[in-house]
Amino acid sequence: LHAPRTPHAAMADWTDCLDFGISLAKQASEAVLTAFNRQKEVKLKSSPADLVTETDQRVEKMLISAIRKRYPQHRFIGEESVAAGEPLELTDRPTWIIDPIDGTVNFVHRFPFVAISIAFTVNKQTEFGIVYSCVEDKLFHAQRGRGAFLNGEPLHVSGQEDISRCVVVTEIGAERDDLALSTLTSNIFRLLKLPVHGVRALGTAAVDMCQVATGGADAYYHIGMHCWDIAASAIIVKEAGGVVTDTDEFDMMSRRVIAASSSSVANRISQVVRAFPCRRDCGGAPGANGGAAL
Ligand SMILES: O=P(O)(O)O[C@H]1[C@H](O)[C@@H](O)[C@H](O)[C@H](O)[C@@H]1O
Ligand SMILES: [Mg+2]
Ligand SMILES: [Mg+2]
Repeated sequence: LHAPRTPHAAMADWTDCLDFGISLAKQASEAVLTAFNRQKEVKLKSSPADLVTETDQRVEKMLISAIRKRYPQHRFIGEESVAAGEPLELTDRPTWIIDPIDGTVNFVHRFPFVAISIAFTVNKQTEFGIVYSCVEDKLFHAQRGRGAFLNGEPLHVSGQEDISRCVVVTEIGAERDDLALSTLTSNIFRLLKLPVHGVRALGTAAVDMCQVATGGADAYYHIGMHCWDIAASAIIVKEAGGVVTDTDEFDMMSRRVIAASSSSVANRISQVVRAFPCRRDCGGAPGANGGAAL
């Protein structure tokens, strides 16, 4: 059952790819910070709140061309490549899942939480994740089975098991239709009424979720994000001892996620939070879950 399904899985250690990914994330961060305080040309994607800039596109092209030069057989899922029409398909091949700027609205407004998110999968299993919060100069990373780190220091979740003692992080996202907004705001209302200690949103899913890995938050949930927003931070939370789930198994293509300090907190959130219909990123049956609990 555990035999590698494809020859490249036999190469159990992907540390060289991880080290290269970290060096690229640092390079990309320099490009993002150079542009951070400059005038930006902003384009809209799926909604008036779903923005993209020339820097998003240039950084993603830089990352992909550098990786392709070193690993020509590898595959890519990049947010802005998909937006430009590239197919979104996760195969068993070594695949880099890239969000060149997570928090583009923040980037446009100079709100100081923007991140580069890079995940790497083989046989559809995440081998490592890198989230670089550029303005904070915080590099989060994790490699499967080897722990999670922030600027080289080990990370561990809070272990909080009591939902009423939790800080919960989420995002409202770019959806502006009534069903999505009423679902998302009522989720926050129900959580606050539990009560929880607080609800937070930084404007970048990747950095939001990394707060669970640091123990600074106790849970994160999101409906409507994409695989590139959370693929890297999911392994960072898991390697920090956290739980990453959905209704049952975590499925990075489902556009729903719950990350928590413990399974009891994850279960409570799945009871309280409702989803709205989202088309899957790829694979499986079309997104169901019209308003049902997660
Ligand atoms: O588009 P980018 O890469 O900035 O990703 C953000 C999404 O756009 C938001 O909808 C979503 O709410 C999160 O903020 C996510 O980080
Ligand atoms: Mg993103
Ligand atoms: Mg992005």
